[in-house]
Amino acid sequence: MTLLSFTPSRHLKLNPTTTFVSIVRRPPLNPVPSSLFFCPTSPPLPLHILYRPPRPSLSLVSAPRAASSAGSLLHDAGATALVLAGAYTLVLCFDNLTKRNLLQQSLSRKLVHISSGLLFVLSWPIFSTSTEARYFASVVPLFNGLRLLLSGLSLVPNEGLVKSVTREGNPKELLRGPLYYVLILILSALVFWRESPVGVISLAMMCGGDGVADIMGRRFGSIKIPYNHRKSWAGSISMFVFGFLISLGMLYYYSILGYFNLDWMDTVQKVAFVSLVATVVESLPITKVVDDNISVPLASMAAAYFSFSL
Ligand SMILES: C/C(=C\COP(=O)(O)O)CCC[C@H](C)CCC[C@H](C)CCCC(C)C
Ligand SMILES: Nc1ccn([C@@H]2O[C@H](COP(=O)(O)OP(=O)(O)O)[C@@H](O)[C@H]2O)c(=O)n1
Repeated sequence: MTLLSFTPSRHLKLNPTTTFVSIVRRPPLNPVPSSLFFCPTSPPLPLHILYRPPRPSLSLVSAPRAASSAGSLLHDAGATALVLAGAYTLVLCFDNLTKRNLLQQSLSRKLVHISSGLLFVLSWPIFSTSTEARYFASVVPLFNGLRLLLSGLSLVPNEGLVKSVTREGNPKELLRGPLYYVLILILSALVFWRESPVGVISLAMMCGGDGVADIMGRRFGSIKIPYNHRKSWAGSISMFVFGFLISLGMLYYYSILGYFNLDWMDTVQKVAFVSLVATVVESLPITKVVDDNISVPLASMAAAYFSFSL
């Protein structure tokens, strides 16, 4: 079965179960191949590969390979510990700032909303190139999701988490927006990882775009949107602009690290399209039915998957 995976393919390989196949032309000096890159010197590939390399059975693994896989496991375990510590420290810092009344609770929540997901995506390159790396990275949002669950159900009280991540200080709030948020982080890491622009762009929209929309909308949002008086033009324009710019910044970051080799003229147009879709979805009066932290990233994933598959 071919999983939906944008697994890098070092060379053209035919996997009996591969549905689509394309010639993956690796640019020189690209340390990490990607199945979704467009060499600037040639037209974008019309097709892309849904490819999962066959896993060698244990008996086929040679000693050097076993040693390198043990090294990757150690590498990823260390990276996971580091990013977990980063997440804990981030929430602790905002908790202290809120406790000392240096930061309003609503602003603290939004800054955690903006920074934690974006920092999580920025941390992905510190994990190894093994196929298991994405699972190690997903441990971080999974662990934080468990923290939110235990604290939200008041099984393990965590005043610092409640103060820095809720609007009114009600632990039950953790079970909605924040929990959906970390679930989307897990989904993006597992399905798209650092091999496809789709996950990176979707998280930039959810964390950067939606987060800034709230801050700008609360402050400058006097002119409301006709079909949703809870949202404003200032908030939505901020959502579009910051979602667009943060997405491009993230794609540039991954490009200079060699993960993507994008046709930037094409990419700017595609990211603008995704940002428009995310902005429209975020502006809709559907929050009572589906939380922004679900509707915005899922709509962004659909729009990005569609536009980057063309
Ligand atoms: C406040 C949050 C969501 C609420 O959004 P909204 O309802 O206001 O729209 C975000 C909650 C974040 C969570 C507590 C911590 C997540 C940490 C992350 C998985 C890893 C960060 C690692 C990095 C290196 C700091
Ligand atoms: N497009 C937007 C988004 C938010 N906002 C402002 O930000 C507040 C919170 O937005 P939200 O309901 O999306 O907040 P979260 O669900 O993202 O925490 C809204 O009540 C508005 O005051 C806005 O004016 N325009």
